[in-house]
Amino acid sequence: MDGQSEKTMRTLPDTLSSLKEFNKYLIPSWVESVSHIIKELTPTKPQKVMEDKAQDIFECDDKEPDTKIAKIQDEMVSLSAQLKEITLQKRESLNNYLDLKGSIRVFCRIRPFNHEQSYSSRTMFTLDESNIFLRVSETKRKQYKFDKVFDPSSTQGDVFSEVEPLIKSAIDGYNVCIFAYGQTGSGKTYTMEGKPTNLGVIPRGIQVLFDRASESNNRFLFTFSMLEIYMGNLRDLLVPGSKTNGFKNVPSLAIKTDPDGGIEIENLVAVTVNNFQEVKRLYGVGTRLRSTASTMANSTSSRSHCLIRISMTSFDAPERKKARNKLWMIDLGGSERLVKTKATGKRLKEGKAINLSLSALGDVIDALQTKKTHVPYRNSKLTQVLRDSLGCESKTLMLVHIRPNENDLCETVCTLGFATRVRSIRLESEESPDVKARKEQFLMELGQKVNDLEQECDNIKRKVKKLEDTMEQLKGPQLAVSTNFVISPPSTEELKINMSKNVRSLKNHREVSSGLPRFMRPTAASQHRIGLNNNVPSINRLKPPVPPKRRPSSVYAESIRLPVNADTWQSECSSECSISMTSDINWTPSIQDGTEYSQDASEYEIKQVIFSEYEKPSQGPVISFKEWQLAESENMQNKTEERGIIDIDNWIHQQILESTVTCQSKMGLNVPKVTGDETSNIRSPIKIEGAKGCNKALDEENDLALHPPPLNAKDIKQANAVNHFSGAELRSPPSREHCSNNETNKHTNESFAYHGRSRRSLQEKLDDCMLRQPDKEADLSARAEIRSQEEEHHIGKLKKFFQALQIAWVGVGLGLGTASLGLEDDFFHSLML
Ligand SMILES: Nc1ncnc2c1ncn2[C@@H]1O[C@H](COP(=O)(O)OP(=O)(O)OP(=O)(O)O)[C@@H](O)[C@H]1O
Repeated sequence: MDGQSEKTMRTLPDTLSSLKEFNKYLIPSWVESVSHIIKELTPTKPQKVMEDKAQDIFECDDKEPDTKIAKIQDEMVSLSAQLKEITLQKRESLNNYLDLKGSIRVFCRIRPFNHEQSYSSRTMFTLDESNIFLRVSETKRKQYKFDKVFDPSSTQGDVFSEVEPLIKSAIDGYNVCIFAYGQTGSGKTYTMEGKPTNLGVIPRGIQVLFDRASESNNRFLFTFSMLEIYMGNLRDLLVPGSKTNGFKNVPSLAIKTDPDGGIEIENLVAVTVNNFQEVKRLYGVGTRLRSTASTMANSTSSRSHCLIRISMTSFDAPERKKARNKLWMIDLGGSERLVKTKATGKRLKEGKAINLSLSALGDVIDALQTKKTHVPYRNSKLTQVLRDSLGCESKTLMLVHIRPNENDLCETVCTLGFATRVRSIRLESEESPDVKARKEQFLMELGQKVNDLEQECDNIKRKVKKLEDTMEQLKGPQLAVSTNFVISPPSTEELKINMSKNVRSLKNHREVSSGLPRFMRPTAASQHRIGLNNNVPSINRLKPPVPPKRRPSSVYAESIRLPVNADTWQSECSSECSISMTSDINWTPSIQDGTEYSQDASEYEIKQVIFSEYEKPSQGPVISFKEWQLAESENMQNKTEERGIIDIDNWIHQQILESTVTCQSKMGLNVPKVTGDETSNIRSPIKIEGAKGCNKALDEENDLALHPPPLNAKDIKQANAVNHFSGAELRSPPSREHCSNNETNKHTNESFAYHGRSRRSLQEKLDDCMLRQPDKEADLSARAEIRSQEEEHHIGKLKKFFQALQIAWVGVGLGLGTASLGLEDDFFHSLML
């Protein structure tokens, strides 16, 4: 270290101390950086002393809590920016990781052995992490490759740890489908639903969804739906009463494609859920209504495909973005060889329907994997429903289940064949070992990166939490609310408040406008334009009203009292649980509580009612969803009001303009016309000049003043050219045929001068103009009268003067004659001259 550096180092603590004065302008991250720099430098003083100095800057002398709070807030803002950045990186890395692994992945789970299972059954398989070697004969083993193989001892936790990235991916905005596939009794329902003590993928996934949503910077709105596809029909499992009459009168739900190409299931109930408990209750209801029956293979065999849909709407407040996606968790019906099950009648039909749709699903996934131009979605209801969630940007996971039983060898071979097909081993086998090795390496690196970033996120969250606590201590609990980093999804209450607020604001607007004179009230058309009738869903305004498809009235206005499966997710309910449509979960078909209950309108329509107001992007950073929602609704309210006012304003402005021009025209006409040969074809040059003069006067904020008529031929010609613009034309740009460029510009400027003028100023001018017009006329005539009177007066005076003079002369002559009778005649003659 040279002398200069040493000197700098020696004085560093003092320099830092001198910075104390700027204490209130410094943020903790700066102090941290300085401490870090000191650590990095070789200390000439004990390092601890210098670090303490740096920390002192932040801590000592800072007695004002406001200053501290401001610093904490700054720090929190910077941390939240960091968190956002890292979250984005993490999301990107996770998606790269999943993409590299494949957008369609296949896992295999082998059900545990029963105690009665033979040794032969137990030695049917040999496994490793991603391969199953199946003994198909005494001497032959067949290899099946998977993304992951779970041996019979694997736990629900093991399975879920591999599924979890996909759930996270759903939170990141991807459509995700998780299927459980396998023969009857192979453990599909066990994997998906689990047992009360051993929860499966669905409950764990939902828990993770809520957890991740609460940690996210975005706000989420979740809706839950549950349906089954039974013998090719779609049935809503959240509509009670349908099973009691054997689904006889319940029509199959229709599948519709919305304008964006998304799939909508008409009349499907979608309940807004805010927490795990709500989902659990609904799942319990749905499970009770699911079609199950006792078969030879399984006493509670699922006779249908059970689909759980979580629709997610995420609101990115700072980015002003809203995104929707779906997470499907599907417990497929058991594939079965009908010959073996010896099913007859209804069971046979059910089995056939299940097998057909499973085969169609296999075809679709195979077509997607092999990137075929035609994907046969239309071949089954299952693939039609999942059309927008399979392929493209979606992620699919197939959890294949097998039963390790020698008797089930044929089924196992079929199942593994299906898995091979959907996994597209063919594509993978084309990769060279070198490529495979590099891919593995890259995957490892990406996995590590995701973990590191996750760690970093956790650290930042901890810091934020600490700062929040400090803040709470400093300022009390109310501040913690304003800087709340703990995010919760919007409650139905919040939605209610917002909806009612919007409705109220529109109502107020109507009340205000009804107080206006009739001619100032917006017409029905303008009400529609400015959004006063926005309470009508936009979709209804676009489409002609369609008579709603109604379910039997027994479907609603009904209180359900259902025995809830005690096994369902550690149900804290007793064996019986009452779910009233108006109690626990508000099932009322109302838009205000966010429940999407599609009795009178399609699911899409109701969503439009709920979300259409939030869809409009607007500017400005708003941190929390609550604030954003309020800002949005206020924004909307303001917009509506503003638009209303602008409309009325425009109307008034227009009226004033027209009145002003009419007034000026009148003024022009009142001025005497110019006569003469050259002006014979001019209708009223003075009128134009008057109008121009009036415009000019308006522009210059002067009084209206009449300008003298054009004095020479040039002026008159010019006036003639300008005269082509009538009052009406002054309000719209003149056509080229009517005027030269210069005149057009001039005219346009004048016209703009009018339109740019404020309403008040125009109103004043109009009033002025209106008031002055009669005064001027009176003034002119009065002046003429006075002038003539004055002239008469002068003439009279002169006359009198001459008369007086004459009289004087006569008087003088008479006097002089009388006084000097002796004077000569010549003398008198000279005087007379
Ligand atoms: N991994 C496992 N660990 C413990 N028990 C299991 C496991 N897998 C399945 N079982 C048990 O096997 C039985 C049948 O499983 P399950 O009902 O999940 O089969 P399934 O494939 O859903 O059948 P189906 O298609 O007929 O509905 C259940 O009693 C379940 O508890």
